[in-house]
Amino acid sequence: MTMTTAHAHTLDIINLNIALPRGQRLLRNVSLQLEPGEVRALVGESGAGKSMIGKAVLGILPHRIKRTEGEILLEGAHLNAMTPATRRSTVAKMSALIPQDPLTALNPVRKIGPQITDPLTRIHGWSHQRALARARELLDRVHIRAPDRVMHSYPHELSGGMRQRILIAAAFAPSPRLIVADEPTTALDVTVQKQILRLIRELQRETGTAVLFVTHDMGVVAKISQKVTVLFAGRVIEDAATRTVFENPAHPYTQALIAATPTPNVSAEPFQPVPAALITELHRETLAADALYAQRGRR
Ligand SMILES: Nc1ncnc2c1ncn2[C@@H]1O[C@H](COP(=O)(O)OP(=O)(O)OP(=O)(O)O)[C@@H](O)[C@H]1O
Repeated sequence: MTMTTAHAHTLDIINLNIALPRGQRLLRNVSLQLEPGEVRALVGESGAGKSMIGKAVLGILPHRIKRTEGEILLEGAHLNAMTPATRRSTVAKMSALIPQDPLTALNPVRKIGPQITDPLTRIHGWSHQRALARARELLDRVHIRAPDRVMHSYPHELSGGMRQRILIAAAFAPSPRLIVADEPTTALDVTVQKQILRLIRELQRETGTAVLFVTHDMGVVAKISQKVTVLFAGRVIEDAATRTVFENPAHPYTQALIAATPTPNVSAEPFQPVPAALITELHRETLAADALYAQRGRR
């Protein structure tokens, strides 16, 4: 694995394995790339390992869950070769997270303003004045009226949709190379979900930031991404251009996920749940892959 800084991907995950202390694998040989300015959706049912990939990239894996094999490169730099402190500051400078739950992501006892400007001054070394101007600019861009008043508010004084728009503003403010959006619309009601999705798409296009977009919703995949990685039980089932995946899905599981997705404005057949026999077969394959992996002593 050589370092390819000249034509580095924004994100390069190579054969990543993540496991619990007793060896139970949560991610199985996951590889994926993200090019500059690209949106890649990570899709799969609950527990497939979508969030775990985002957390591994950002270096925020839950306690006890460890990378057992594989590499993560940000713009060609091997994160796993860095000291923890260098890794933390590299990741903080180059990437940002738009989390699932905007309420828990914001500190309830701090005003909004410093929660946006602090990372800009602390991590990116901006002057307070520059950070404040950027916060105002971004709040305005995410359609927050009266940004100054909002910056003096506490999170509980704002609606869920507003809080998520604030987190989007905060994520894009330092112009990161990579944003991990972890189910950013799941906690919101349907009309707000659409606005938030549109906003992320617009800002992503304007800034050219690459986005790893975690979702369980194939409808969202179709709207936001150019590439898609389909996961099942921590394994990559399919990796292709989003258009190809919808027009010509290669794997029966991807076909089943698409069939299980309600399509607005199309009065097609009723949605089909993913067939139980297919799930059973995939679990069987997963167990077989784990047995082989254990036998090879992680190769
Ligand atoms: N803190 C934890 N300790 C032990 N196992 C965990 C922990 N967090 C997640 N897992 C397990 O890791 C696997 C992947 O979880 P992950 O949260 O990445 O799934 P996901 O695809 O994002 O699902 P969801 O859509 O429900 O968030 C699951 O089997 C889950 O049970």
